[in-house]
Amino acid sequence: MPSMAQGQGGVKPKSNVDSNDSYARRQKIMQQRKSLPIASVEKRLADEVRKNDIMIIVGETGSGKTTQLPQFLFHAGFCRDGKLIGITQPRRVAAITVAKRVADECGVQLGQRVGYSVRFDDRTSAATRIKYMTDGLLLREALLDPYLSRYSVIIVDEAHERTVHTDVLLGLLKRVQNARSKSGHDHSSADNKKTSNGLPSDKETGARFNGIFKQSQGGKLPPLKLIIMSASLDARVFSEYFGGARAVHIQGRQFPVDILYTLYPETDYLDAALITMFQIHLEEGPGDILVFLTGQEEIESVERLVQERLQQLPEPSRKLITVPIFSSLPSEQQMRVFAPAAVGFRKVILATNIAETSVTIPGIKYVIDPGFVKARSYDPSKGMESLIVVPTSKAQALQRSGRAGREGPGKCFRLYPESEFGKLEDSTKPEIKRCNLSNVILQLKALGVDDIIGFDFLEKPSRASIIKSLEQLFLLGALTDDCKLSDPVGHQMARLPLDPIYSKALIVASQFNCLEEMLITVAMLSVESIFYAPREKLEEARTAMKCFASPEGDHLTLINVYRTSAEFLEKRKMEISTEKSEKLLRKWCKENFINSRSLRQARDIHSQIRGHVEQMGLCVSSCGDDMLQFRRCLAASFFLNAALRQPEGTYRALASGQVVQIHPSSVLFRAKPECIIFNELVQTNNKYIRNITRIDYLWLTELAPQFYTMQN
Ligand SMILES: Nc1ncnc2c1ncn2[C@@H]1O[C@H](COP(=O)(O)OP(=O)(O)OP(=O)(O)O)[C@@H](O)[C@H]1O
Repeated sequence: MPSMAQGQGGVKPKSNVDSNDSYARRQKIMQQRKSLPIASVEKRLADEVRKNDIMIIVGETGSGKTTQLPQFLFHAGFCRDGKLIGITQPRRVAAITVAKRVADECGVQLGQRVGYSVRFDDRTSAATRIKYMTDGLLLREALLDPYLSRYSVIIVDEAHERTVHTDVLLGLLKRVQNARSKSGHDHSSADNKKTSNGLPSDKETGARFNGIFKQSQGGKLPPLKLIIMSASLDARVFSEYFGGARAVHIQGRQFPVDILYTLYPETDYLDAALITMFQIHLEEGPGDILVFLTGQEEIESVERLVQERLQQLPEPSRKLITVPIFSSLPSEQQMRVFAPAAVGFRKVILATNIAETSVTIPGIKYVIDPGFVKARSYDPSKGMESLIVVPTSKAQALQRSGRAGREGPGKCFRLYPESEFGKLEDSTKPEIKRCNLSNVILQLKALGVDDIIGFDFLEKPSRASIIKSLEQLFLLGALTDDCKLSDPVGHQMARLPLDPIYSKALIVASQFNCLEEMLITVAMLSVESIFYAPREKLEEARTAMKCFASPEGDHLTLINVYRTSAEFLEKRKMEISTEKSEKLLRKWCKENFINSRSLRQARDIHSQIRGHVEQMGLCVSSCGDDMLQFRRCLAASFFLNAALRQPEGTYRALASGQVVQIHPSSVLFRAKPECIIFNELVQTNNKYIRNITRIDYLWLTELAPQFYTMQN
């Protein structure tokens, strides 16, 4: 009711308008909920969950699984005695937006009965009963509460995605469920022995978990109900894995989606996507468009092309706006896709597969699917991960088309012939078969799972990649000679919510007296694009960056940005309110071509990891201006990512032997020092390395003899 909300003619007091507005909204939501296919089977589903400890639920996209099932189970009494229903999602954006929607549907504030928890962002409270989270986060929780004793039900949503965390979680949940049903005893987290900071001690974590599956101690715990859910999974595979678990199919979809194919294969799918986008814009009825692209670069180039083509259209046809979404975009910017476009405008969302599952983006009526995705790939012989563009699977194509037809009938334009669809793989190759497993192995070891090769995976990763990851963990000092978690380093590393290499860097830094600097570095490396350089102001941006640039490299440059901004804030805080000083900081960021959201995110992450390392008792001290000490520490931490300059100016990565190049965004792009360490390998047409610091070659044999004497 916009006319009323504008308050024209003083028709009604503001509060009445608001309450009318929210009443109408709630009525609309109630109607929507009632019309979902899942609504008619509420009672049956609750009964099935009561009868079966494990269930597989398959239902069309948009049928209401993710938003409704947890509410049904809440009302059916599954949260009695303060227990929680946990729902895992492969992606943060899905966990956050679905939790917001469900809180809205329940008429409660987010973080009360309904909340979410993702890495570095927790919106739950003691009152939370329905908790959306990423699959990785639940794995971490299992470290502290190995019985997952706070949960009565766990729903693993979008299981077809087969992320590495989903796969490991399934194996783990199987064990937890067995242990809980066999023991019938209480292992509530409150009863677990804890250190003064509330965490189990390093030694306890593994030991307790080993014990759990062999014997029981304490009082009663209800069985854990486990539900595996998706619109596009092969129920048989999951059912067999869980010993013949019951599979339930929810019939019906909310709105039809017309699928259209091209007559012939497209040679240039970006161009085909642009043509289709403009055809929809000029010829089809109202409704927003969602286009699936493979990555940030592609998205940004399509954004530019759209702008150029719009200029060639007559003025009235130019009412089209593009909104990007990809995983490295700061959360707040990602959320922009959910905001409606201005009246009269059509919105085009340019997305990676981040928007492929679970999310409902209001207004989307058309989906354009070129049929490609950027996927992780791992070469165990080199120990190197990279991203490559591959065709989607049928399951992914189905999920993509499912993003239309959620609020009304929709259309999906697949930019390949129908005959090609038949040739696609049914489902996506599990990530566990194409990624570095160090992180997963570290977590499994911390959970007391010592025999990684013998672990009951839904699908086993290759022996070669398990061995390579074990070798890396060994070189980082996380494992002992007999492949157990080392004490204290391995246990400490497992407790930090970071990549093993970063966790190790923090531990090493505490010995080099530069943990303060390493905390900043790890926080800044955990966010994307601290600097931004708009095309039209490229030179200005470069000049601004020079004020922070360190001749030693990108890590020190990032520290300079962080420190300068912290000093800026500190000075203002004495004189003005925090809110005002934050506003001034945003202005400062803009003037210096720094992404203020990324910087704020880095500050948040910094304070959270600082909390972790302090709890662990590491000594947080600073090396002050002794940056030589800090660079030595970088060499000792990232020795697995060292590279030597070659005569023609490229570099040879010492661990893998790969030829790589310094990315143009690095402050060392022109200097090209002889020996460097780097943090990231990006594979486009070339193999680029990013986040680089100059080191002395001799430091490697001195500081990482376990690797470099072995090599020579
Ligand atoms: N944020 C939202 N705004 C508006 N409507 C929404 C929102 N989230 C969900 N809905 C409505 O609820 C319906 C059910 O969504 P839900 O995510 O529960 O379906 P689902 O079966 O889990 O789908 P998928 O398999 O695609 O994840 C959507 O089709 C849409 O109509």
